Amino acid sequence: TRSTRPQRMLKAVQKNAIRGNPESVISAIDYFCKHSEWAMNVGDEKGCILDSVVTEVDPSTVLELGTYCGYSTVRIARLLSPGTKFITVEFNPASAEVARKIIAYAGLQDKVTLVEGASGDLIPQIKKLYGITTFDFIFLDHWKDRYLPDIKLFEEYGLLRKGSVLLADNVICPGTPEYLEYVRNSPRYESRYYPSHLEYTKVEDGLEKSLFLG
Ligand SMILES: O=C(NC/C=C/[C@H]1O[C@@H](Sc2ccncc2)[C@H](O)[C@@H]1O)c1cc([N+](=O)[O-])cc(O)c1O
Ligand SMILES: [Mg+2]
Repeated sequence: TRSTRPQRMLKAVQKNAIRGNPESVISAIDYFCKHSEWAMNVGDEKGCILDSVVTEVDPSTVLELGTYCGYSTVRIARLLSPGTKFITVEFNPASAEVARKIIAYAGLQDKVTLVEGASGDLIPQIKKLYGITTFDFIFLDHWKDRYLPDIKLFEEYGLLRKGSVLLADNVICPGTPEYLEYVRNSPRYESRYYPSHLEYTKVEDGLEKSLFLG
């Protein structure tokens, strides 16, 4: 049967990237998405903003929701200090399988724990299952209607500390209006919008960075 887009993306990584070289994996995926098939990775333009926020926070604990093929997982993991705990959550087993192979091809498999499941089911169990108290950095890039319920779960289960940083993709396109309204109006967050474009296009999109104030 016909291959899937994630499988074709993995093939492009195996063909064009250098094993153990995260930069070449990132470049190979961006090339594939620009010249072969668009895919919903955060991309190079928003990816640079993601890089700068991760570098600024220099987190000891990281959570990513929405692994997809592992592009942003590789972008984040390549910047982390040794010993950092990084959990990424993916719902679709086929995507998770491709992501594991792409993360391993980049040589970053020891830095990442990929968990298959839905964020709503996992967040309440994270402390128990992974011995995490709070997250220093959270990247939201999964189902857009899950951003708001999941940030409320972070609060409810005490997974944020004063200074935790949340970075949300696609706050303009496809858009996460309820989430934006919440973080921009809640006295418990200080939010800032980073204007950019939808990956590999000229369509307006951007990232919202929200600092938890405790
Ligand atoms: O829909 C988008 N992203 C949803 C991503 C969803 C990813 O996360 C899980 S869902 C999940 C994972 C974990 N927990 C619960 C659910 C899916 O299996 C997929 O791998 C999207 C769409 C566009 N676009 O232009 O249409 C652009 C983007 O940058 C996007 O991120
Ligand atoms: Mg996205």
